[in-house]
Amino acid sequence: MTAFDRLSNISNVLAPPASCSTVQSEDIPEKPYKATVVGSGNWGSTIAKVVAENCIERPQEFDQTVCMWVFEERIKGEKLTEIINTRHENVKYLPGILLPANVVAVPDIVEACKDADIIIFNIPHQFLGNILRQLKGKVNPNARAISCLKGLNVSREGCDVLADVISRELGINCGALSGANLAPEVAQCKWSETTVAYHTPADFRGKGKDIDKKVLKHLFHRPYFHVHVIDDVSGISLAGALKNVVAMAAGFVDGLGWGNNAKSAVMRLGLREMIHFAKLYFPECEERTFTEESAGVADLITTCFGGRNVRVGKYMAEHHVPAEDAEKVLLNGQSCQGIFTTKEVYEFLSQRDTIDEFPLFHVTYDIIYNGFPMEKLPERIERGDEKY
Ligand SMILES: NC(=O)c1ccc[n+]([C@@H]2O[C@H](COP(=O)([O-])OP(=O)(O)OC[C@H]3O[C@@H](n4cnc5c(N)ncnc54)[C@H](O)[C@@H]3O)[C@@H](O)[C@H]2O)c1
Ligand SMILES: O=P(O)(O)OC[C@H](O)CO
Repeated sequence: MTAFDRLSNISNVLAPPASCSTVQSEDIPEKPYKATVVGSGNWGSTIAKVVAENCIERPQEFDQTVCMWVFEERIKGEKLTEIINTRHENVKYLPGILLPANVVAVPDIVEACKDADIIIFNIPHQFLGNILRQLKGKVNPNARAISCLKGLNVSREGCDVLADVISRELGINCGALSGANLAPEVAQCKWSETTVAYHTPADFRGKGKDIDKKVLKHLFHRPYFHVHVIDDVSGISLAGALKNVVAMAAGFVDGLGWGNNAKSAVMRLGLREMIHFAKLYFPECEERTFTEESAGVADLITTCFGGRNVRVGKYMAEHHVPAEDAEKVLLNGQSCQGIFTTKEVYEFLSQRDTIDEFPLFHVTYDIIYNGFPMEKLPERIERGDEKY
């Protein structure tokens, strides 16, 4: 039995009671929008849960089945897709959390996306290029996308936010979702906020026919997951990527036992460099995205206190091991994006000859990749901080 054979059974089981629906007539589209999630990691599975809960509650607005593309692997001999579709738990990447039965794990990326009106991307960003190559020319040309990825695309040509890479490669408009959202907390329905950013495209087909900001709010907002929708796609994307570099440095401070004041100093300078980077290279960004949105300062705080990047940085400091080793020991296959982003940011700023304007990003790179002693971090950031 394929994943799709199961869909009709699942929709029957999940028909919601009439009282669940809070949809107003103006929100009912010509045909319910179909959402697909690409990725099934810690956050991928969590956002699939969030979206699936909303699809159940809004049957006139959203298709009842949420396909989740799963990078197939075997867990004790069983396929992960089979485990998710029968036990409704992602035992590897989100253990202990019951996924709604309308989340259907699909191992074939093209099949998962083929009928989707909205594709929600959720994979560690080092895998994005390969995913987009497989999807190119195969998605509904009227589909829209949201990137939940926290990373950047750096090449010889420059630096892109990932929503723009998705738009360019697939030819579909792509916004972003980013916020102070540690997946295990959101998965347990602990209250938090997030930011969704979306530009209504020039080829918008009209209300009821196309995804707009209100549809996105309905798709992602939950009583425990408060969504604020704005326009600044580049701003929330950059904030989500660059905070991972700062979190690595905050982890070094934790591991060295330097205390809260030192960590706050690193976070302060980190926020300053994040904004400086955005102003220099993405002038369309708004500074207030960094200082007022969940995707800005709040994500920086939560990441530096409870995220995977800070834990990897701390482990490196405590055990004197390389970042990749710490990632393997701590994360059981999950990804520490800060390791890649630190390198990508360094390479981009070096190409542009502006690395000296970013002393925290620079020293974090030197610690991870060049064996620079982390105890000397203050010397580097004190000196650099006076330059601008
Ligand atoms: N975890 C969080 O708390 C959180 C919160 C917000 C945003 N994010 C962002 O969401 C994105 C996805 O993170 P995540 O936590 O869902 O993933 P994760 O770190 O749990 O990564 C594991 C995922 O990578 C997949 N994978 C492994 N090898 C692969 C391959 N060769 N090709 C494709 N996929 C492969 C695995 O199947 C699994 O789904 C990242 O950019 C992350 O920064 C994460
Ligand atoms: O666990 P991290 O460090 O990847 O951070 C996860 C999220 O980005 C926090 O919002």
